[in-house]
Amino acid sequence: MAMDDASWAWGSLLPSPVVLFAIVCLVSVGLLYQVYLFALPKPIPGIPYNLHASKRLMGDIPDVRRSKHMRQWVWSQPRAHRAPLSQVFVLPFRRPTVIVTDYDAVVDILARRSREFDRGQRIREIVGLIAPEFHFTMETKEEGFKAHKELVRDLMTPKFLNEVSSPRVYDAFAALVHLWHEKSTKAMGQPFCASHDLYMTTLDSICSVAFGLDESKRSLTREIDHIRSLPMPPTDPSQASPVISAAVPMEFSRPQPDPEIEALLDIPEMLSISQKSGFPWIAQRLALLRPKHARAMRNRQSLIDTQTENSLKRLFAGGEKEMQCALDWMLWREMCKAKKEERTPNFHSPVIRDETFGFLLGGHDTSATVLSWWAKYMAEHPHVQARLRAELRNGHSVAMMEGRWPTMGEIISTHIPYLEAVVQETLRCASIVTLISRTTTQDAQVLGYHIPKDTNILLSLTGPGLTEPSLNVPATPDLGMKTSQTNSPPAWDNADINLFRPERWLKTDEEKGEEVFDSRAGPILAFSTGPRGCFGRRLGEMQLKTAVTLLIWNFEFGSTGPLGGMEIKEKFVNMPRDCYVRLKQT
Ligand code: HEM
Repeated sequence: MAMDDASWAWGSLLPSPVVLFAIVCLVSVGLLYQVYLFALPKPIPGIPYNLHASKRLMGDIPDVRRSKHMRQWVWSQPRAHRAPLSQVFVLPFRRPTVIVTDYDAVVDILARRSREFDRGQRIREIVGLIAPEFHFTMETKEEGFKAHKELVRDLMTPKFLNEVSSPRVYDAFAALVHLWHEKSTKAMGQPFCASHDLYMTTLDSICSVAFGLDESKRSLTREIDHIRSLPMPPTDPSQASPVISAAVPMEFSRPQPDPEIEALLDIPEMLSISQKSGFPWIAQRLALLRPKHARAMRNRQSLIDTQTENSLKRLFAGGEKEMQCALDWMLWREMCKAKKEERTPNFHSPVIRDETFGFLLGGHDTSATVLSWWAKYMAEHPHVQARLRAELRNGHSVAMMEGRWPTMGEIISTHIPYLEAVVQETLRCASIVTLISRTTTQDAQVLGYHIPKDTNILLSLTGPGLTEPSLNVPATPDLGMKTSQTNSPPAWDNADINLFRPERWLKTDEEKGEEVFDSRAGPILAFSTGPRGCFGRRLGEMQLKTAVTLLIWNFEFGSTGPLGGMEIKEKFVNMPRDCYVRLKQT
């Protein structure tokens, strides 16, 4: 009986199944709510943010997606917050990212505060599987960074640029002139798509500098042969006239590309995939499940293996005297280092492989995109084009008299201020890189705002003050800058800041009484700045100067009418949505 009483007592304490279920549900909901609260953005105190975004898991992402272009949304933030610095929430569980749009603060961070603001995790995640050992992904203070830089240190020296890069760059763009001669003859006044040609030319140029590829491997050689093999369109005016119009592009078929060279075009595509994803590593892994990307990865490996063997043959045959390209120079550096350290050289190391891919990536997509914008600006601004052609003919008067193109030596040694102004203005207006990232290595003060250690920072290289009217944001009492702003170039005039106007880069040298190029006429950050600014700037500028000279020397760029819009496509860099040219041979 006593037992029965006890079990009754216990039984009466146990909840019924319904109550039990309710308790489990309540606890689960409580736990989920805690996870939800944990996942919600945690604003950094004192830094402006969008209140509504702080109350949802995806933070600011829905607003960014709704805006036509990410960069427009970024540029709208300082105006929305009336502050040059704000924070955005990009993913659940992640710490906020701080965006800095003030030109002086950006320069201060990049040029003078690189210890407090280093490369950070985001770039490593984006470049991820493509070239994990490329120094672009590394922090400056990281062990090994110096060794990577040592490996590539010859590649931007005047000797390498003049002896190795310049003839190869010239050959590539000379081939483009030949291709466009063929195409413009066959297009008979109709526009045709230029972006693919520009991408293949810069790829040829950078591959040639990287590997010393011979003509047979060049994409443009195939393209020229292919276009030559196409029949001429009908010459009977009655048949041709209906289709000759600036609004109707001439479609040219393309030859089959070399699979190894095509594999290099996949690098920026993979980067764009990971850049757009909140989880870049997973996005790249998934992309590699697609045969196209997997094949490209395999072909890239086979390209680097073959080229390494070719380079080693040259090095073993003739040593330093036989060196012809960037890979030769890197292998030579490795050979010298191994000798010094009394070890066997590792010619097939991932470091050499990834520095080579990095060199190709840095020197391809960027220059091709800038040139695509330039071709559009030329068509839109015939007076700029006419003056540029006149200045080039005047500057290269011997070439003009002899009825030939300027040589590479002449292009390098002749100083033509208007050419420099056009290239600089193209870089400013094209603004192909909107934001670059850094991470705080310690607590930091920016424009009087406190940013905790390990915060991702996005620095604006374009937008207000650079390519858009500057903002009238209230001054902050303690700017927290390392130096005063007296070094800054004068601000652009808001009235014409968004116009393509190369003249803004010219001034009169009172002493000489002539017009000179003024690189400090106003703010520009196309190559970024500071110790981690663009490594390939000199090569990039050489590519642009050479291309612009040869193309303007040989062609007039006509208006492409409705095909000439300035719409952008945000990929790894900001490209024009399309790029057509309508050429008349000069
Ligand atoms: C018009 C052409 C080019 C433009 C507009 C451009 C722009 C840039 C920008 C904005 C950065 C980011 C810098 C930073 O994070 O502060 C960068 C980095 C870099 N660029 Fe360029 N670039 C161009 C051409 C080239 C060329 C031709 C090469 C090499 C062949 C190159 C190699 C690199 C490398 C290696 C970095 C990483 C530097 C580092 O992390 O220390 N770039 N470039």
